[in-house]
Amino acid sequence: MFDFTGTYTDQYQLTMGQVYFLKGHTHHTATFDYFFRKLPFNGGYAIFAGLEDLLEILRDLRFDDKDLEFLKKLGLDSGYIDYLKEFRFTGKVYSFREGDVVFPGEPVVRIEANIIEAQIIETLLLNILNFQTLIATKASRMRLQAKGRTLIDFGLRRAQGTGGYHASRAAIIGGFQATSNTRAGRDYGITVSGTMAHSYIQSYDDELTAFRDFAEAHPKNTVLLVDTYDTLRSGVPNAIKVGLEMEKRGHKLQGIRLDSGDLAYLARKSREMLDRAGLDYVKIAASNQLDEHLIRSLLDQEAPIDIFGVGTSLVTGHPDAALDGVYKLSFFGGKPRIKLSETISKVTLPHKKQVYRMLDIHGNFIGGDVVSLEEEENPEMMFHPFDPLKFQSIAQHDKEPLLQLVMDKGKILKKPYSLEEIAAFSEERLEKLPREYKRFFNPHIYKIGISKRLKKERDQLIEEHKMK
Ligand SMILES: Nc1ncnc2c1ncn2[C@@H]1O[C@H](COP(=O)(O)OP(=O)(O)OP(=O)(O)O)[C@@H](O)[C@H]1O
Ligand SMILES: O=P(O)(O)OC[C@H]1O[C@H](OP(=O)(O)OP(=O)(O)O)[C@H](O)[C@@H]1O
Ligand SMILES: O=C(O)c1cccnc1
Repeated sequence: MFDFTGTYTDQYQLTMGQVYFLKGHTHHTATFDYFFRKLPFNGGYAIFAGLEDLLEILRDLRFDDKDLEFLKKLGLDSGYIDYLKEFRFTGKVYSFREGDVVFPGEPVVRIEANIIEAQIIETLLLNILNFQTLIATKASRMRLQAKGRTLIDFGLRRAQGTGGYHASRAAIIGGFQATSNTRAGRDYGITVSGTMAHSYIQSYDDELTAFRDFAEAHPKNTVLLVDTYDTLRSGVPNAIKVGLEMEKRGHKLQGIRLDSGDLAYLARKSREMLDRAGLDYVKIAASNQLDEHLIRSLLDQEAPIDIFGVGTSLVTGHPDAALDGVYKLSFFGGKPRIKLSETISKVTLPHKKQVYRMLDIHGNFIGGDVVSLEEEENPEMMFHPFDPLKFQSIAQHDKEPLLQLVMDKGKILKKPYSLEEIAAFSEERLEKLPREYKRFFNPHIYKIGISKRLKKERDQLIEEHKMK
């Protein structure tokens, strides 16, 4: 994995940290909330991803010699640098489970740590969680449109630099089955898969020999790229020849890949040709600038495509450049803290908080989460966060607490979930989300409300600040 050390942060975290150090605040605990404000892709939900990576990074975070040398050059205080030499993240992390469906305005992660630690980790926490949540959400959108078809991540080459590494992980959480990214396969145990490039076929004088050599070298894993010269006149007929030859040797051609032209038309024609030759088991893969809209359109056209390979739009989160997740102080020095704003929706929620998801009698989601004070066990009323006229009783609903302690004193509290387990959990949670929130166009808005006590505390703090 990328070498995450103490300098993987913004300079202002370190300069603020120096003030806290010099003023003797090294043992003062701060509480910060991670939440985002806007759902990406005009969707109705997001998939929370990146937590297990984050916890491992926090557990191992140190300032190494290169970091300390550089901090000296930046002119930071030598006593503070000595303090950073011994830096460990020793705080608590409360979090939603990775893979859960999450919504704007609810604290998905809560950090409680000494203020210097909590501040230094802000940047990397946002960097990891914002990106993986964005990509897992994008992947999940494709998953819903692809229905049961296989989705493979082809994005590393198109990613924003090394971001492709974490994107491959997030794609699995969102519902992809495999990746071409071999490093992600090595590190995360993701199934690695792939076909062949045009260059391979171009390097031969004829397509058929290129296909034959590949099939000979990889008899259990051959997917032939059929569009280099002429898909229906050359690529598919040559693939059929090789498929039949493989059968004679006791093997099976796995698939063909279409990478240009009208994918629906070519898939239909290729399917007919393969079936006619008795190769009805050969799968059809398609790629070429795909996204959830195109996958949906291709399936609307009843294109017989079994596998979609997706690059750019997946790993870049196109067309949304980033998830707008933020990290805000909510409790410090024994007091709740608030950030005011002219824009009412940007006023933060003070205090240590819990989030409850409301469930129906079958355990499915009703369509609302309520943010409460940590100590509230069964909030009975839910208020709209900004509109005092909108509130409802929630006393009758079963509620599931979503923020759980996952790290204490810098130690991860449980065995990490495998990526497969996280993906399965995500699928299960999405299943419990009513379909209106998963609708492709104009999804229903999931309600994030606040409890009566939290509202009272917040309104009181707003008033106190206004009176100053
Ligand atoms: N039947 C279809 N319905 C909707 N979109 C399609 C269909 N077939 C292909 N597409 C998409 O349309 C776009 C066409 O891409 P483009 O204009 O680059 O042509 P191309 O076939 O890739 O040509 P080439 O790669 O040879 O330059 C791709 O994003 C592709 O996935
Ligand atoms: O979703 P996308 O961003 O389109 O990513 C997938 C594309 O990447 C590859 O093309 P490339 O031209 O890089 O290599 P190739 O020669 O193997 O086709 C592949 O053939 C797909 O067309
Ligand atoms: O294996 C493939 O077919 C592949 C891998 C990366 C990018 N495009 C295609």
